[in-house]
Amino acid sequence: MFSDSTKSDLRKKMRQQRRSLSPQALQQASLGLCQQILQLRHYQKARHIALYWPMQGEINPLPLLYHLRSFRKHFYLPVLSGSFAQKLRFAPFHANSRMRPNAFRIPEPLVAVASLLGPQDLDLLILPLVAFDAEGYRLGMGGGFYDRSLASLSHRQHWQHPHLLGVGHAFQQVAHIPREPWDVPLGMVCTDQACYRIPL
Ligand SMILES: Nc1nc2c(c(=O)[nH]1)N(C=O)[C@@H](CNc1ccc(C(=O)N[C@@H](CCC(=O)O)C(=O)O)cc1)CN2
Ligand SMILES: Nc1ncnc2c1ncn2[C@@H]1O[C@H](COP(=O)(O)OP(=O)(O)OP(=O)(O)O)[C@@H](O)[C@H]1O
Repeated sequence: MFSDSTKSDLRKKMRQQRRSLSPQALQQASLGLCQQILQLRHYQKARHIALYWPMQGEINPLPLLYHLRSFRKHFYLPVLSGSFAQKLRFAPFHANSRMRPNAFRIPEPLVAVASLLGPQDLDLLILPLVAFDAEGYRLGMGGGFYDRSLASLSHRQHWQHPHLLGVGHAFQQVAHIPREPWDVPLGMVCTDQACYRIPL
């Protein structure tokens, strides 16, 4: 249905649809998402896991923090502030983290630079999606932050770390996302209703 839309039309449409969810619908979808993720073997095995702080109707992965099965895991959030060459780094995050808003007004943990991780240090990277397709191509907010941050890893012959899990609402799936040379495809997608492994 959206296959002929340009990226920016599709982004606008999906962001609008996301923002118009009721708080109840958003919460229900987010709990559904977390139930799906908890069943994934890649989640169960992962020790170092990056989440994101949700905004504007993005499905919320943070309930994972409070789940018993997440005891012993280490969680991180993406950090932009002071970042080098517009690449994301990942700050340790827990219930008592001190937070500050970044340039997009998204809260991020206020931590010493020395404690920031690169994506290669994570076992599982959970990415927010604006839209996605069945081949694992994603549309994000348009800043290119995740693609730039993963670019150096995608040249390796055997991609091992981190596993890339895109998450979103089921309605964000579309027939085809226009592809760019720098796109790094996802290994898995989870929605509030299901998880999909993307075949290589
Ligand atoms: N929750 C969340 N965190 C994230 C991302 C994301 O998509 N979602 N990112 C994924 O890459 C990175 C940040 N990228 C972003 C890119 C654009 C905008 C954005 O809202 N742009 C506004 C203009 C905001 C302003 O300038 O004040 C816009 O386009 O309307 C936000 C985050 C890292 N953290
Ligand atoms: N590996 C890269 N090297 C240089 N520039 C890049 C790279 N990846 C992305 N970019 C830049 O980022 C811009 C936005 O890319 P794109 O529209 O694919 O963002 P997106 O994937 O939707 O957003 P995000 O990754 O923030 O969720 C592009 O115009 C491109 O110039």
